[in-house]
Amino acid sequence: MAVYTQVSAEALAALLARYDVGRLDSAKGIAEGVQNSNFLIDTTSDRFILTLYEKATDTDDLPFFLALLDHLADRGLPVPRAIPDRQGMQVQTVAGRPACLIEFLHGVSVSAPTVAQTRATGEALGRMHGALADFPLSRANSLGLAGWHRLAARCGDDLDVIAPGLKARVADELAFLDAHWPAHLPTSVVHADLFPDNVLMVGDSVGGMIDFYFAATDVRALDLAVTHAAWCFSADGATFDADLAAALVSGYATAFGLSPAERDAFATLGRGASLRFLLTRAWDWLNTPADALVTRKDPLAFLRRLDFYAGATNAELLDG
Ligand SMILES: Nc1ncnc2c1ncn2[C@@H]1O[C@H](COP(=O)(O)OP(=O)(O)O)[C@@H](O)[C@H]1O
Ligand SMILES: N[C@@H](CCOP(=O)(O)O)C(=O)O
Repeated sequence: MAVYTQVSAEALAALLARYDVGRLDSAKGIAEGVQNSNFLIDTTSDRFILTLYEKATDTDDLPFFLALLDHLADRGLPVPRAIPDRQGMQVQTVAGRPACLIEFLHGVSVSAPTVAQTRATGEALGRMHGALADFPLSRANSLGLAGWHRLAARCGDDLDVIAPGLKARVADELAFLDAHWPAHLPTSVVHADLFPDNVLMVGDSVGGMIDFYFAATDVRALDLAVTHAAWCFSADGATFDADLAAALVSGYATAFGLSPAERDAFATLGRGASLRFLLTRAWDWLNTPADALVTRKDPLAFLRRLDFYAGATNAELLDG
């Protein structure tokens, strides 16, 4: 459930009056998502998403995220812009929170992607990386390698509550990544969270890429590794699907390209991507109250992926 802040019909009507988007017809809270409050808004002329930014999104970062969406949409990528009001303002205050009225994109998030959908996602990611080549802004990645160290330290001994020995396993992995992290590879702004729930599919095509609120500057091929970890395993991380992986990578390579150095580092990037979601899920697992409305995600699903990347060759991961 991701409606943390309730918004009255009067506040919504007052918000919409700032725009040329028709009058309020209906508004429904959207259950999906974890970070921000989202509403589906129908007006007399169109459909929109209203996002209220909650504490997990640093509002100082909003200009970066909104410029990123505008940049990608200008280049034909299927990403949702924040709509400017009549004064040109994209960020408003609604129920005391920063908020944006956002373009609604069609499509559905799939839970069991097909080969064709996974290839299309690889192509879309590649096109996104191409379009980002001239994006002038950057944002430090608080969830990069240094951030994983901080998060592991904050979880501390409690990691062993999730699974006996997890604290030592994470420490060993961080030591490996410190020694082998391919920081020499090209960097870019990356989406950093392109899971199936952040891609809206229309049949076999990508109708939308959403949820850019982890976007930051980091090793570019880490974005492909995150997408690989998210799309090419069963949800519990126990089974790797080589056909999905080959489709994802060939779609990406066709649209953008994957250098020999990026291929050589891929297993290490997959280990980093897995550790990132293992740690953020572990933190949430340990700190989400049992009666919270948000469903906690299983950290161990990414420990299984991590183990797989640690034992796989780059060719197995990339070529199927
Ligand atoms: N621009 C959009 N067009 C259509 N649906 C959207 C759009 N943005 C968000 N959604 C819907 O809202 C849900 C939650 O959005 P998301 O950005 O993932 O939230 P959170 O940042 O809280 O994780 C998505 O799963 C999707 O169903
Ligand atoms: N993709 C992450 C969680 C982030 O949630 P999102 O709804 O903002 O994409 C995970 O699966 O751990």
